[in-house]
Amino acid sequence: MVSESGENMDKVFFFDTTLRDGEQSPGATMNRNEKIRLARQLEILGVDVIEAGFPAASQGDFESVRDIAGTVKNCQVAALCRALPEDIDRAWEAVRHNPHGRLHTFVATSDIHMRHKLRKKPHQVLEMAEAAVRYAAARTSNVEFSAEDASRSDRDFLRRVLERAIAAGATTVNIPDTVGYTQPQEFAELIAYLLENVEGSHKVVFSVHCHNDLGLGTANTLAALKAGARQAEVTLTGVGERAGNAALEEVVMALEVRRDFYRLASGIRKEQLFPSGRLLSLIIGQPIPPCKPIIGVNAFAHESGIHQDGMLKNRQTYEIMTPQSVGRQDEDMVLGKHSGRAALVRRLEDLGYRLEAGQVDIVFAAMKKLADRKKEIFVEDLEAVILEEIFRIPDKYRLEYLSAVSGNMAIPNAVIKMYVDGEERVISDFGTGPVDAVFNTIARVVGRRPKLIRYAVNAITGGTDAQGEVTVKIEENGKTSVGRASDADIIQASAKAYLNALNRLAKKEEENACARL
Ligand SMILES: CC(=O)SCCNC(=O)CCNC(=O)[C@H](O)C(C)(C)COP(=O)(O)OP(=O)(O)OC[C@H]1O[C@@H](n2cnc3c(N)ncnc32)[C@H](O)[C@@H]1OP(=O)(O)O
Ligand SMILES: CC(C)C(=O)C(=O)O
Repeated sequence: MVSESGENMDKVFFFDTTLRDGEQSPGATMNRNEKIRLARQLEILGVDVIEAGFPAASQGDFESVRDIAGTVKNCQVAALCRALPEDIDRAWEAVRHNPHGRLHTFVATSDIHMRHKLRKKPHQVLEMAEAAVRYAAARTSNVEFSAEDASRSDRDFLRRVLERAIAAGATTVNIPDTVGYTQPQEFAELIAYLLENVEGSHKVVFSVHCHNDLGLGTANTLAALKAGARQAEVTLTGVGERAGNAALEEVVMALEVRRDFYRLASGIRKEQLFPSGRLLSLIIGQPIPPCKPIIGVNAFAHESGIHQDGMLKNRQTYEIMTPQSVGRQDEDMVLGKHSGRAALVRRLEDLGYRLEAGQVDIVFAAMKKLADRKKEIFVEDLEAVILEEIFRIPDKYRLEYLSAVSGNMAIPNAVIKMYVDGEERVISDFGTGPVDAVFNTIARVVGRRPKLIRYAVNAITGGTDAQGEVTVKIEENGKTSVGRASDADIIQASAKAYLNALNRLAKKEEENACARL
């Protein structure tokens, strides 16, 4: 592949599993519309493969994968399935309408997984792997096989499993560090060993999938790429099962900034990294930690005098990449009361949002309304508006009106008018403070009693007229849900975030009920 700098380099394929492994992260559940929205952004970002889900897991997962496979045209859509014919059939049914649908089947190869989880002998696992790949390859030539827990597997056994998978028709073989156990040098040696010793290794793409349990997901992925792997399985912001996966933006920028060392190219549009990470954060309601590389608010901030002095003299003293190269805009005021539609559309495009005309109208109206309450509108305000107005899931519970009273001479209380499945309800209740009163009232209206696990307020931007962004995590019957919302009034933002969490919970219940039918 010819890199952006005109050099001939090997290409690394980026396989994004935010919608599958990322969704396995507690609190990162997305509904179908949100997944489609994120898949479109991943397409714009330029990933090679989107792993859209695990269709055999539920009807909801199946439908999301099917709809993404039907929507996305410029990258491959993969579906994960166990080494079982019924799982493979379900996965194929979901991805076969994508021009490059991929079946991704897996089975564990470590002693501990085979003995205790699968309760199978190694020779049975060898047969399962081969049979599954053969079954998948009868449906498509785009088959990936993963040896789950590969990094804790016996090397020679792993080699034999991969050979059987390749002989049966796998075109990509993936070596996961499923529990984030391996160390960079050790993992590089494993990849080099497999590339050298697996018969047929030259016919397939070697892939890696690294978890972050010891904080080494990115380091192990890079070590494996240096050793010859050519597909990186990653997620936006590193979201994923337990401590997460290797972060897409970190691997991409390490390859870019240290091109001299890796000599590898990718098709990723780096200026889409920041908008992509922020979109995920908005959708799943999980704020990006300030120190997160590439996308955290502090990633390009220079606080101390010596650093600032160096930066003023030459930015390269403390900056190994520019914020603009990863799609960060300067955080000056973006829009105001007198801005027009053209400026809004331009700004939305800069941020990576491609909205339809009707959606632009909605955002424009909401922006004008906000501008009446708030002097300056920043990127974060605009994104909050987009989240509220465009990406919100269809609401079972919808707020119409809210009034809350508090102070040292009054018992805090709230009056709320809401719609529940379209039916109007008005109720009032008390609490220990205005937010508690609002949550108690909403809980009475909807007839539920979820436990509040987390409540956090952040000012989206500075100033006393800043929008408050509220994150709420609730739990009911062992199921958790996260809601996020913003408003210039934090009591309103709290109510909207609580309702967003309740709506997500209701959506999950609906999807589970469909899956049981
Ligand atoms: C490392 C990873 O991230 S793997 C992907 C993880 N993702 C998921 O698990 C998706 C969500 N999962 C689910 O919805 C459910 O677990 C389902 C629908 C897949 C299966 O549900 P159930 O049939 O109720 O099985 P359950 O989850 O209890 O147990 C898993 C079964 O699959 C078997 N299994 C696990 N991996 C594999 C595999 N790769 N190939 C074949 N069988 C497997 C287990 O041995 C166990 O079998 P057993 O019931 O005979 O002991
Ligand atoms: C199924 C595989 C790729 C996986 O997610 C893992 O091993 O972590």
